[in-house]
Amino acid sequence: MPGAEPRLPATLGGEGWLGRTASHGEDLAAGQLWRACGNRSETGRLRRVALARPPASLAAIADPQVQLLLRCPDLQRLQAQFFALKQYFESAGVAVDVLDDAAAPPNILFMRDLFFMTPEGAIVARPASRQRAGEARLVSRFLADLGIPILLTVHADGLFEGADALWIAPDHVLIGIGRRSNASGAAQVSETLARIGVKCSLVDLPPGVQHLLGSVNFLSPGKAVYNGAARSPAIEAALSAQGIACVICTEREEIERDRVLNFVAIDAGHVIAPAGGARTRAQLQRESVRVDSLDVSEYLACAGGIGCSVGILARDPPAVAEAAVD
Ligand SMILES: NC(=[NH2+])NCCC[C@H](N)C(=O)O
Repeated sequence: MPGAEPRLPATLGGEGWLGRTASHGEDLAAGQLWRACGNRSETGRLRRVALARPPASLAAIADPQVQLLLRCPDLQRLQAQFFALKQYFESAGVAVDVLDDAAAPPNILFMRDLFFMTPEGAIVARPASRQRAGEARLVSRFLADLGIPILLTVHADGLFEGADALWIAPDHVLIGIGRRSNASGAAQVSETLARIGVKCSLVDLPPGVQHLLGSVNFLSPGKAVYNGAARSPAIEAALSAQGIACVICTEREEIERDRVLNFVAIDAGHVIAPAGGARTRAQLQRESVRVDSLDVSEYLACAGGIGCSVGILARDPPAVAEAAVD
């Protein structure tokens, strides 16, 4: 018909073009495009975690130092400990996804280091050691296969390991700068989090500390445990500025050898910790914390505890009322 507008194809915005209106966060919450995931707390009810099946590469280590291990683990015992950990979570009502790659390098065990879960998806680490460099690619594939969005892969000259980042409030992350995470990595993480309304504070880690998680861990939103052998005024100031009370633990052997503070909270006031460390465990119990424990001696041989081994995929946000209870 003369004068009639030619019909615009849908690809150019004509009829049939379906523009998106929901935000990424809304897509995630709807649970169709992506697997439900997300976190903004260290102690909100734990819902889903990632564990790595101990790979065969752990049986073929000549010199443990070369692989950043303290001693060579017994692979069979390590596998039994992995199954016990998996079973523990499942019986606590926490879903477990397993990264199962027989050819993965040994430290894949420490999933907490490999990504950091935000309310809108994961940030993939850029591990600081050459020994662990290849793990980022394996964890990216794992997360993608699960349907978990990856908001950022730390890149350029950035270094970042997930155990250097802790939620100190639902809109605030504390990042430890040291051997494992550098200023560029922390800046990249901060920029990504700023876009979703989360701020970051940076603190230098004291010497001798592997990750921020080795100095501090959380019992409830308002109460942290602090490794008294690695005190840092900057970290203490960051916590107290947030109104977080610190329980100082001073049993050095129990913290360093047994890694009893390297736990994961199942919920506020309930943690799963490496076995041993009786005095520290009693101290936590006096704070009204339920401390479950598991023998993870072969993980300890690899230089990490339960906190380091568990990648957090989903926690409930801390309940408003719960934030006041500590
Ligand atoms: N978040 C942790 N503390 N992870 C333990 C990592 C141990 C591992 N062998 C490494 O040196 O990288």
